[in-house]
Amino acid sequence: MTDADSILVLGHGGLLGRAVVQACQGRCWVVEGGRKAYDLSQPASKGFCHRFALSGRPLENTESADKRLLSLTREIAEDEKALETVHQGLDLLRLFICREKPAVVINCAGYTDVDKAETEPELAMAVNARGAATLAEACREAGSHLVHISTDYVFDGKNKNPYREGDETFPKGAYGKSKLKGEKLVAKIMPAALIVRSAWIFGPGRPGFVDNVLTRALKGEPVRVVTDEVGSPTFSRDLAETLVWLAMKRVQGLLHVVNQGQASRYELARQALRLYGLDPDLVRRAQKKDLNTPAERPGYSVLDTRRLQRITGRTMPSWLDALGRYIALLKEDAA
Ligand SMILES: NC(=O)C1=CN([C@@H]2O[C@H](COP(=O)(O)OP(=O)(O)OC[C@H]3O[C@@H](n4cnc5c(N)ncnc54)[C@H](OP(=O)(O)O)[C@@H]3O)[C@@H](O)[C@H]2O)C=CC1
Ligand SMILES: Cc1cn([C@H]2C[C@H](O)[C@@H](COP(=O)(O)OP(=O)(O)O[C@H]3O[C@@H](C)C(=O)[C@@H](O)[C@H]3O)O2)c(=O)[nH]c1=O
Repeated sequence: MTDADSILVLGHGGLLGRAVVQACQGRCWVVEGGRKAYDLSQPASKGFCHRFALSGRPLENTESADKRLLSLTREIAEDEKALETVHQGLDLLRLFICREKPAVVINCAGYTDVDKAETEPELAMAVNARGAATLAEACREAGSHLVHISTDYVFDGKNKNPYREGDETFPKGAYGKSKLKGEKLVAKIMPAALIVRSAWIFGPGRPGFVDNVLTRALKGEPVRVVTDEVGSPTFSRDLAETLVWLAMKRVQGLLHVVNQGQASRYELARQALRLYGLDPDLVRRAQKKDLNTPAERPGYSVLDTRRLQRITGRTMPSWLDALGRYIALLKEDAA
């Protein structure tokens, strides 16, 4: 690994993070403790990086990032004042970034429980907004390029056509509000950062919408699914590959990255069952008002990807093609 392409992936235990690690093909670093090693919800102390940032050392392939974090802890343990704050976790992450100066940090860590965020909006805000801001500060100080992930839920869903990057945002729920605040803070602190909005991610790892629907259908149970939410289903692996490409090119600004096409949740569920070889009619039509979920989601949040196409010169595969590849993986694992 050369310094020019060293990538630190945060949130590597999550749905997207694990796909990004895979897409990096051994070129990245992860902090193995994950949330235990750095908690984005914790406040960070001011000026910490400045006090402790040492001259940059080259990244050493053989050492895992958490070992390096441990040795940093020991080093700063001699400073009592530092010790008081270092347990907050986030300071240590900042220090790690300031010292190791990864070429790129891809932030896949975030608070993602859309319904629960309605009852703990402060925590969602702490992680998705303040935590992201602290990370941006560290990247700015270290000279690392930052790729930060945001969401289609920053929109209210009133559009009739796919949302472009510059369209007005108006999140409906606490999760979307926290993500929008994160976008704004990151862009202000580090205008050269890349903020990628994606949507409706499915893939191996944490069970999401597609997996939950399949689990029910595999038991032969009918599943009620909403027809009045239309969006851009996206395979974590396709997204991750594009993220790594964009990171290597140091693309900046705000960018929508999703698989091509659009679908309702209902259509997505039916196609998942069909591709799995199950009866799509197990999926029954429902409406948002029938489900009455704690969080209100946008009714229409399809993302326009023309800017992405211009930058990469490529088109993302369609969501149906992507879903087919994911279901093939699931079937392979089940066999
Ligand atoms: N899933 C989706 O459909 C979409 C997601 N996004 C965004 O993409 C990013 C990744 O999402 P996804 O992979 O689905 O999320 P997951 O919930 O699968 O993973 C989130 C990751 O963040 C970590 N994390 C959570 N809280 C904290 C914290 N306080 N401090 C440090 N780390 C924390 C988790 O750690 P642990 O493993 O310990 O839980 C996990 O590794 C998020 O920013 C999300 O908002 C955007 C659009 C769509
Ligand atoms: C599981 C299920 C959900 N639904 C509905 C509920 C809800 O309105 C919608 C989506 O539900 P979920 O809770 O599975 O998905 P949700 O957590 O809302 O997914 C979102 O996650 C965050 C992180 C994002 O950033 C978004 O892009 C989006 O992917 O589908 C059904 O109608 N039937 C079902 O069986």
